[in-house]
Amino acid sequence: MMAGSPASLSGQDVGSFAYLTIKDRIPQILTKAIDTLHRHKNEFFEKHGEKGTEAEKKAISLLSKLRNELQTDKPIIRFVEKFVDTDIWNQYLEYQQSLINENDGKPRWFYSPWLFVECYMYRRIHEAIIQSPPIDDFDVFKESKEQNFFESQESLIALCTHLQELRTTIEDLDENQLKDEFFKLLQISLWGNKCDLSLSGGETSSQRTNIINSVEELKPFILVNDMEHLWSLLNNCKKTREKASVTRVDVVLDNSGFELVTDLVLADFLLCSQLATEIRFYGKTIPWFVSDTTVHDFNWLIEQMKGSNHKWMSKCGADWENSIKMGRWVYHDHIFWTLPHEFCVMSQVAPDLYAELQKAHLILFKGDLNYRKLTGDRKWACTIPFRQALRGFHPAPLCSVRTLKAEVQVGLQPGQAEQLAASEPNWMTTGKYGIFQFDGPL
Ligand SMILES: O=P(O)(O)OC[C@@]1(O)O[C@H](CO)[C@@H](O)[C@@H]1O
Ligand SMILES: [Mn+2]
Repeated sequence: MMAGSPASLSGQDVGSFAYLTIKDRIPQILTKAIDTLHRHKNEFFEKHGEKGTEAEKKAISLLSKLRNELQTDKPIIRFVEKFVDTDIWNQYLEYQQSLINENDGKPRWFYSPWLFVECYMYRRIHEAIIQSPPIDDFDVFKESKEQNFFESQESLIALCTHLQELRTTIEDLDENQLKDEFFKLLQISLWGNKCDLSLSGGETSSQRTNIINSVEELKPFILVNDMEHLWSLLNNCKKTREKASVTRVDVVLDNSGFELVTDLVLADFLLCSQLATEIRFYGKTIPWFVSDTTVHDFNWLIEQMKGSNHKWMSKCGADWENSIKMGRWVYHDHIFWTLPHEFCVMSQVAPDLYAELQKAHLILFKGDLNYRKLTGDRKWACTIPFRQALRGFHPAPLCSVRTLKAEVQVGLQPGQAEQLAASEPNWMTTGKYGIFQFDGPL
């Protein structure tokens, strides 16, 4: 770690959002996961017979043990089940141990960095499942991700209709009109990030209002607005690009369901406006933070759209399946995104992924967890520059597109944080405020 990184957010700070997440929300998420397994008992029996019933019992006992360790602040234990990242995880546990002097004992839930213990919790859920064949491919969060999609139908139809109408007129738009449409879809993708099930402790958080009409009224809640940088970067690429050359935008995805559709609508627009020629999506290899997108969620959602009885939704689904088939959209899986590491060490821990990101002209990082990893989930002063908090992580021009759900925020104006805190003490954790925070080859 470079000198001068402040301390990590952790459960040591009683009453902090990190503390309340570890104390209240994470056990709630575990309890919902156990309940989900209970509710699938018959399905497991129908599918696998006695072995299915035994597996369900084993997974539940493993998750109950995990919940007990967490609630009694037991030491964090090593992973035992063979998986592609088991050794990297156990190395990281050793690293966390090395940070603690001997009289402070072992890494623990209410002592170690919040980012580490929260990621560890989701990876332990995965271990419990892979230790319980034949239900070792079960996604305990699948139901809530699907429910989010189904409950957001009205907004999704409005969004798909908006995109299809835009596509018919896009050739006639002048640069300023194109910029306005770009900014509108960027903001819809930003506010789509409010729909996040781990913040709500797994309670439903679907999009019920028509998000397009609320873009204007939500503008004052954007605390850092670097959308102009995104426009000038991509519009310049478009104007200076040779005929056959590529402009690639990478989207590091966050939540499935409604948020994912806002990201795919934005990606569709980037291609048909020719602001980009290729989009690369990064999802999660294992079920993660309840609502995060896996490849199964990605494919399921496109299938659902294709099969919709609403013509514009099914048109979007068909177009998006085609974009994948034509290689204009590429879905990329990498285990790094479900490791606990801050992004400033990616070039050492996952050099192949870092090299891949370096090929992008712009990387959009969706959501709060990505922001926490970009900044290391540390106690930075709100006014330090975003570039400083990145601590050398500059694979390509990048932008965080994030609603605030954790007590870390940098790059604000002097006095801005104090002003917000005066009117809303919880401004950092309600998901009500958002940012477009850019770091480029300045
Ligand atoms: O990355 P996302 O989906 O925007 O948010 C992730 C999150 O919901 O999980 C943690 C709370 O449990 C916080 O980091 C944040 O609120
Ligand atoms: Mn998420």
